[in-house]
Amino acid sequence: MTTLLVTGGAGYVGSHTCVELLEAGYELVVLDNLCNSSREALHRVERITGKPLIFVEGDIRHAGTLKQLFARYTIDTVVHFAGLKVLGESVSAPLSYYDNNIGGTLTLLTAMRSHGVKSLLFSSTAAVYGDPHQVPITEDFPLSATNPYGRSKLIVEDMLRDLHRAEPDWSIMILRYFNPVGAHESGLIGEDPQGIPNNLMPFIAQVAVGKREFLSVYGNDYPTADGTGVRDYLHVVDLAVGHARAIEALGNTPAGQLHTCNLGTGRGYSVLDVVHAFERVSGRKVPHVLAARRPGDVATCYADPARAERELGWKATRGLDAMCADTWRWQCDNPHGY
Ligand SMILES: NC(=O)c1ccc[n+]([C@@H]2O[C@H](COP(=O)([O-])OP(=O)(O)OC[C@H]3O[C@@H](n4cnc5c(N)ncnc54)[C@H](O)[C@@H]3O)[C@@H](O)[C@H]2O)c1
Ligand SMILES: O=c1ccn([C@@H]2O[C@H](COP(=O)(O)OP(=O)(O)O[C@H]3O[C@H](CO)[C@H](O)[C@H](O)[C@H]3O)[C@@H](O)[C@H]2O)c(=O)[nH]1
Repeated sequence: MTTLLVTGGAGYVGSHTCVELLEAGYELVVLDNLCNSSREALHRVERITGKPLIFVEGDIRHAGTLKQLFARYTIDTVVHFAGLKVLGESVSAPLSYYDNNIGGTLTLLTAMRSHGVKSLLFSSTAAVYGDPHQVPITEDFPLSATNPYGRSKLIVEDMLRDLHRAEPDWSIMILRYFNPVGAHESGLIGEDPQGIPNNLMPFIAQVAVGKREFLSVYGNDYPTADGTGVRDYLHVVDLAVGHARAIEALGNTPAGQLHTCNLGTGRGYSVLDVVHAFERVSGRKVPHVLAARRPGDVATCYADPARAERELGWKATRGLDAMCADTWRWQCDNPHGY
């Protein structure tokens, strides 16, 4: 039996990935400090799959917690989601981002090494491509960061590349996610933003349900077909399946490799495309007004996902309508979140 440690497993991407991993037959130990999630998400993961998981409430920055955890459970691979992810907040509170995302990962890697666990999946982001000079984006594009969040992910990526150079017996998968949206088809788990949503899809859902009056469209003068920003929206269940494939790929290749893969669909949609799809699928109006560009936003960002297909045997299968329909079901079934 293969046992995985899932850090941040109670969160949005983590909880959906736990469903896929339990269904694939892995034993899971989830470590989460619940700073941006709730224990209920994991109860629902167990309900969806009919399988139990082990939950440890704790922080990846606490060496003592990790020491106890690795002593108690025999971990084969670590799937590392834990971290802070709000781009704007990272500008006003950079030290928290460096502490959590970089410091936390460093403490985790140190604990892994002292317990002989050298197999890791890391949640990176398309934000490490900065403002891409062209699209679609392949993994060998130049890397840069335009805010502390992106920089924290880029620094961790650099840490992992340095570690792998120094200790080539580590097996590492760096997964660069594009824009995860949607929710589980069951309507039981989904994204549960605290306060005003920062991201487009949850904001649209709250407007459609009447919780917020209108959506502000950040800029319509970008060099795109309709002038609004274009992104590679990816169904969170497809993303979760990508993790299951990545773990299989790690197991099937000789130990001691570092892979970097984009996880995206390869297709870009504008803000207005998403608004119109959501209106069609939900049958609700999404009132929207034009607003100024959001500082730091790029015009267009979408993946070349060919490497993930080649190396992981993974391809996104769910389209924009499914992303909207599943978001809408989650919003209607859980008006107050968990
Ligand atoms: N959602 C996105 O748009 C997106 C895009 C690219 C990359 N990512 C990355 O994917 C990962 C998961 O993102 P998400 O959307 O599920 O975020 P999330 O906030 O829903 O999940 C992160 C989880 O980590 C936990 N956590 C945070 N700090 C911790 C710590 N120090 N110790 C233990 N647990 C801690 C939180 O409580 C939460 O459950 C993050 O690393 C994020 O940066 C997310
Ligand atoms: O209220 C809103 C929110 C967003 N947008 C627009 O919608 C698009 C998508 O914005 P999101 O905030 O949903 O997503 P981002 O592409 O800005 O950022 C996300 O994807 C990045 C990777 O590309 C990083 O991972 C980042 O952490 C994550 O939030 C952008 O054009 C944005 O300007 C609006 O018009 N109105």
